[in-house]
Amino acid sequence: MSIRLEDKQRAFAELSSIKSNLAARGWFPATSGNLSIRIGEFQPEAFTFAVTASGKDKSVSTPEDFLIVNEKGQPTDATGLKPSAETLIHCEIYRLTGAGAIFHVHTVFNNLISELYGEQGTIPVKGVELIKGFNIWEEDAEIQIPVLPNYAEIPRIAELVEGAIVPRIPGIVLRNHGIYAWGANAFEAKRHLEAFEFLFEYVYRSHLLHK
Ligand SMILES: CSC[C@@H](O)[C@@H](O)C(=O)COP(=O)(O)O
Ligand SMILES: [Zn+2]
Repeated sequence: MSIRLEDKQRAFAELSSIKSNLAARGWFPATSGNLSIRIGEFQPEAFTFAVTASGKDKSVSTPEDFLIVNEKGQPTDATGLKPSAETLIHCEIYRLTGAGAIFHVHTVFNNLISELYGEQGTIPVKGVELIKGFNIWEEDAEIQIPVLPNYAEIPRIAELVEGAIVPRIPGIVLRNHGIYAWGANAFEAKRHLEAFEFLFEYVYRSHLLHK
């Protein structure tokens, strides 16, 4: 599948703008985090996306921040850049959901809450307005956000993604690691990410309050 130059440039520009925005909140400490936006047509067995290069300081912008990979996470063009070490997780989320963008960040709140509920495997959230950020509109809604173990080998995590995805919850948490949030496009993925982070902080503080 060949990618039009203008589509690639648009995806890179959009990733760059979101990267700066999330970096300003301190959501990429110590080079952590990765972002991707899908480009062009989607078939579960054939798709392409722009992804952050591995190990970069995500709080600065350079001409070497992003590259294009295929559904196996392999670069589509000759490049010296290495795709994110966690590209396989993006591949699996795209394959299963057909999403348009996936954003991954490490924050203190998503780490703390993942540890609190890691053993039980889901983070319960009930009756908080920002659940509507996921397009869930029922009153006093209750959701369960999936938590996966943080294995050292990314393929081992990737193979658990299919069993963990819950249709109406656009995210997965890795225990003591961070969140992957996705959406139909970058706007939606960012809204979902912000809603998750708000809810994690809420649940964590609420836990302390009621101790
Ligand atoms: C430097 S800690 C973070 C990494 O181990 C990893 O979890 C991460 O999110 C960033 O990896 P990257 O390969 O830069 O996409
Ligand atoms: Zn990570």
